Amino acid sequence: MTVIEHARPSAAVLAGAAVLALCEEARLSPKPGLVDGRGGGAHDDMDLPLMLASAEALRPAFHEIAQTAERTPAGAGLRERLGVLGRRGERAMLRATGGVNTHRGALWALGLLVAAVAGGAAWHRGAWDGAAWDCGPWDRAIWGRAAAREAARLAALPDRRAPVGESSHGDLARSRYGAGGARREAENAFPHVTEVALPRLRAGRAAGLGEEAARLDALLAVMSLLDDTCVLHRGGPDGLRTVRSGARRVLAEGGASTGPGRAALMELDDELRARRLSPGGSGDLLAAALFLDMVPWPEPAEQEVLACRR
Ligand SMILES: CC(C)(COP(=O)(O)OP(=O)(O)OC[C@H]1O[C@@H](n2cnc3c(N)ncnc32)[C@H](O)[C@@H]1O)[C@@H](O)C(=O)NCCC(=O)NCCS
Ligand SMILES: Nc1ncnc2c1ncn2[C@@H]1O[C@H](COP(=O)(O)OP(=O)(O)OP(=O)(O)O)[C@@H](O)[C@H]1O
Repeated sequence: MTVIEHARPSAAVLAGAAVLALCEEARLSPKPGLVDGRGGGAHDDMDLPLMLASAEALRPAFHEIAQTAERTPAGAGLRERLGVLGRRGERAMLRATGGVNTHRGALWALGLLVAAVAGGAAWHRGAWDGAAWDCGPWDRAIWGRAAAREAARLAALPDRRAPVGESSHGDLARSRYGAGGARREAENAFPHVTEVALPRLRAGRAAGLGEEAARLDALLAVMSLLDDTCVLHRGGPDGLRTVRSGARRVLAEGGASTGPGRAALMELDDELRARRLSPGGSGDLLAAALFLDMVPWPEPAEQEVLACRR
């Protein structure tokens, strides 16, 4: 098998991209129910400065995650190290925010993706199991999917050092409503990132939308489909229906760049804030999409073309 390794970005570059993705997600406005420059959305204990401080506090965790993934073969040992670093990152976040959970889900998704991109497999085209895609140069969508598949393999490995007996909001939503939540999204290779948010973001840009509207439409596309345990925990299945149908309606009205779409978005924002429904999982996955969009993948012209495998 031919294996081609491309130059990988450094741990500092990857940590910088993860922090920037979190900051850009937080600054994006107006996001329905989420923290942005206008305020805390459905959260009465968060605002934009807190989100930005939290993102910065996670930089050392992302840096260590990338360095560890660079030098540790992908396997159970790496998964356990990532668990330790992820939990240490959560503690740093809580210290920076005075105990507020600003980025737990985002650290999980971005931590796994940073590890996948920093580790070798996503950059070894021939070693990756996507045989059907082995010929011709890869575009950014394929590189992103390769990284998400690698992150999924890490997420599916057992973490023998994970604390037992602690029950999260996600656990409650999973047992009560059968939702998969953040863990299943990762184990399924982040389909709402690679098949929903990124295609929508690129389609918006290609259609000439401004960057802000393209990102808002990508967020709404995720909100219209995701089983978000954040929403389920606070609003149950009825809350989840409200979030999904509201997001669908904004898109059906033309999306964030149109007058009717913007009016529907502001109505949805009012409703989510009034009912304290926070689509936090969708915010996390938009940040994950922005991160994959920032990775300096090799341009098609730089790629050596592999012989097709039959
Ligand atoms: C898997 C995690 C997110 C815990 O999940 P759980 O659902 O039990 O927790 P909790 O309810 O506190 O938070 C889940 C968060 O995920 C986000 N989320 C909710 N639903 C979804 C969804 N369908 N898809 C993606 N994200 C979602 C929301 O932001 C939510 O707040 C994670 O915190 C964890 O296990 N961390 C341990 C450290 C670790 O192993 N890290 C490795 C990589 S750094
Ligand atoms: N812009 C954003 N605004 C709010 N939350 C966001 C944003 N972006 C991502 N999130 C995600 O939403 C989650 C918010 O957490 P959640 O609402 O479950 O808080 P909690 O404190 O655990 O729950 P609760 O407030 O219901 O007690 C975070 O884990 C974070 O990753």
